[in-house]
Amino acid sequence: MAFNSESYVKMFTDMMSEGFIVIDNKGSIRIYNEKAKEIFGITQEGQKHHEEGKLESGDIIIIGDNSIGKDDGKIDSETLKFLGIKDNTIGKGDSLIVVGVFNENGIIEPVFKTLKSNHKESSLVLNTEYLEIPMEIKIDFANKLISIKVRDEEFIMNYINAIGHMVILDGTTKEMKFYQSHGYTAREESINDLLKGKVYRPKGKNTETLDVIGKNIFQIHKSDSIIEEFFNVAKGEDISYIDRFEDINGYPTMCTLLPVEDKNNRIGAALKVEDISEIKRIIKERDNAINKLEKAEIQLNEEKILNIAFSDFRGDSKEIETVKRMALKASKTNSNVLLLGESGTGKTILAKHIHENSKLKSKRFIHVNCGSIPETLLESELFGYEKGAFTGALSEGKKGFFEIANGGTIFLDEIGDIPMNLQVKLLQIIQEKWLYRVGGTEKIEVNIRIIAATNKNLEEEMLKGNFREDLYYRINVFPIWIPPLRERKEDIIPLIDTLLPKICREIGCEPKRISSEAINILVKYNWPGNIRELENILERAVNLAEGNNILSKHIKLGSNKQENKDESIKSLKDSLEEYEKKLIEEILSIYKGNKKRTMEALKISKTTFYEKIKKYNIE
Ligand SMILES: Nc1ncnc2c1ncn2[C@@H]1O[C@H](COP(=O)(O)OP(=O)(O)OP(=O)(O)O)[C@@H](O)[C@H]1O
Repeated sequence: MAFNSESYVKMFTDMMSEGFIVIDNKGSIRIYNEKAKEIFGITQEGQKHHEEGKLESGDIIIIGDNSIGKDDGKIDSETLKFLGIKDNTIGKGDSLIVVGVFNENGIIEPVFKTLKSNHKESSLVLNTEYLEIPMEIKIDFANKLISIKVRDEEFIMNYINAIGHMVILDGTTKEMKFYQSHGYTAREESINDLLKGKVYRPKGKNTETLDVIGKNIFQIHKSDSIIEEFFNVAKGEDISYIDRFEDINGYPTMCTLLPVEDKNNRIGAALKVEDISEIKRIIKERDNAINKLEKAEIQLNEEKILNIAFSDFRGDSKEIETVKRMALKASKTNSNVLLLGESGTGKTILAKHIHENSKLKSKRFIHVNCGSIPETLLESELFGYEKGAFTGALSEGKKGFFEIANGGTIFLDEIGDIPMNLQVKLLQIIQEKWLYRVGGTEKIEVNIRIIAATNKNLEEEMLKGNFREDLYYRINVFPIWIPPLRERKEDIIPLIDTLLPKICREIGCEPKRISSEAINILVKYNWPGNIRELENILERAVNLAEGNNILSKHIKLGSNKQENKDESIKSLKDSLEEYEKKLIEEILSIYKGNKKRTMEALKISKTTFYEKIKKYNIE
């Protein structure tokens, strides 16, 4: 075998893993290796034989198409009428399996199955005995193949993106008269063309299409842009490219086109085609893996950030994770935040965390419990007052909480308890960003972030006329709902883990352990007072337990509601007393210790005055 002999060239080019075609300047094929035949779909080996022919009325047509209109010569509902399908809802991209008789005008009804383009099925199968011929047609979306089985003979086509596969049985003999094989025939003899009368070529081992050497390239290929360009280069045009992406016959490929020259004369062109579907698949898999990894990393980082940012806001439940995510988002904006949830669910601690994670963290965080300040004092406490604004007012006036918190965050706890007249003033501050002190005429600018909280249903309060609608919408920009503890019982154990050592530290006792029976009791309880109640019950248990172990007998449930009530009454009383003491001290200092003038200003009797001086230990 001489080195330049045709068989030698064929042997070596067939060993190449890329498709390789060389044509001369007349377009005559000089080299066409096996891989090129595979990519361009003209491999004929092992094929069943059929003669040249065309569709005749009465022929039985079997079609499997995974994406109507895409790679079947653009069939549509009009062409499907040749088979008696009158269903106009079958659209582009849908999958279809049909068995019907050609041009029978619906005398013999077709059988068919369809799936919409956005389906999620892994296969579509039609099993039928059509005109007494057993057949099974299957579109296997998962493995990307379409098989048409007629009696015991199976015709399989693989696809990459889409393909229409067709088998035709002779109407008289009921034997196969045409089938499509890989890409090439499917494209050159598309379903649409054949339904419209195009003649198909013979197929099988001994047919001419296998032997392509010496044939004109346009005899073998339809004239598309790649082949035309290929021929133009062979003729002398100055084009060449390396590794250009082309979709050939459904294969993603990288093509290289080079001129072939002999002593500066163009004698032909060479086209190298590399099938990169495997590479693409690997790249896709790699990208997917990287994507998943990145997502996992982002999630991990987010979790880390959340756990650091809200380290003492405990809870492992999905609900608490959502609360933390929302709170982190809220801390990165300037919007007003509304914390919703039953008493003791952690609104105050969450408000602090939002402030501490915001850019205002170095500024003030002022917590105002609107429900515990007497209504008569609330206005001056919130907005401050000017000198002489009312009897007993400080001579130099006083800043309110809004002014004190200016530049930082004000946390308006129990906002549902603010009386209507103050709601107007609050609304005005939110909208205009300035306020008048009580008795003042000077506009004081306030730039403040408002976090509000309530355990009331503000919408209900709005309907009852207790809460202004405009204010509601202003503060409800970023609502965060903290679910009650009974709805997230998986948080009980992590909360115990955090609260128990904290309580022991605060009380100043040795760290205590808690028995599993005691934990069981706590987990079963339904926590009307939420985490505050859990804290109270644990504190009581720590006090009751003499040793280092908290046992079930130390857990006293249920009495908490009353306790909470007592506590809140006490705290209201406490705060009133605290305020009374502060007021007497302030007025005394205004009148430079003059008791008589202080009594007059406060409109209290001498006896009451001295009682209070004694009670509050005022110097
Ligand atoms: N997720 C949590 N992790 C740790 N401690 C919590 C958590 N939630 C609440 N607590 C603790 O429970 C107690 C009650 O919480 P907090 O005062 O924030 O509740 P609240 O919703 O503001 O109650 P209220 O509506 O009665 O003012 C506090 O001591 C708080 O530290």
